[in-house]
Amino acid sequence: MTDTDPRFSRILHDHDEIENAAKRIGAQIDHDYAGKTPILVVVLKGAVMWAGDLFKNISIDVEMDFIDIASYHGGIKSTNAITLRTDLTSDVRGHDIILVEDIVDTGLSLQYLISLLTDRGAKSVKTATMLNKQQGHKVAVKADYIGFEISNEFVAGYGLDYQEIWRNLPFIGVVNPEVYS
Ligand SMILES: O=P(O)(O)OC[C@H]1O[C@H](OP(=O)(O)OP(=O)(O)O)[C@H](O)[C@@H]1O
Ligand SMILES: Nc1nc2[nH]cnc2c(=O)[nH]1
Repeated sequence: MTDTDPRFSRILHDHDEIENAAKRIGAQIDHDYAGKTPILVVVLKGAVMWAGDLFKNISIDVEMDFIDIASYHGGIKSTNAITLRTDLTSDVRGHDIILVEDIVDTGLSLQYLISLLTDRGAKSVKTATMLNKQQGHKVAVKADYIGFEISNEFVAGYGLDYQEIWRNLPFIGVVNPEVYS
């Protein structure tokens, strides 16, 4: 990460800040789910790096599963159409679910996932997101655990892609508009 990286107009959060957010939320989950065994559902692909940090900071017994949906088909704008690419392997009926997301932007992905899991009989569905872009919301959804509130700009890094690249970067930055203009 450098201040002169032309790919980004500014850096929002570095690895240490994200780890601290994971510690804070992990402790909240330990407290809120004491005596329960929730299934942590990682929403692929973007949430992978955040999930790795968060899971290390959860001490209660949990199960893990993965679901892959797509709404941003490689670009910077949501298509509004959600595709289920890879389904869970667990039966969620009667289980407490914590969705692990990298970002809630329009909220359409989260709305889709909550109704999918609720329709399948999940006992409860909550969400732990690394980023929340409140000004981007198009539907009334609310994440229960939020790492950081961010402004209404396109970001990448730490799992989030720009045209499928930059997911591996150890920080979150605002993509320089010159990159995609
Ligand atoms: O609130 P929304 O506007 O629906 O956007 C949030 C979703 O968009 C991104 O996923 P994407 O569909 O790009 O797939 P990816 O994680 O594989 O990159 C992100 O990982 C969230 O799941
Ligand atoms: N990479 C990336 N994916 C997103 N999905 C929804 N919002 C965003 C964003 O700002 N950046």
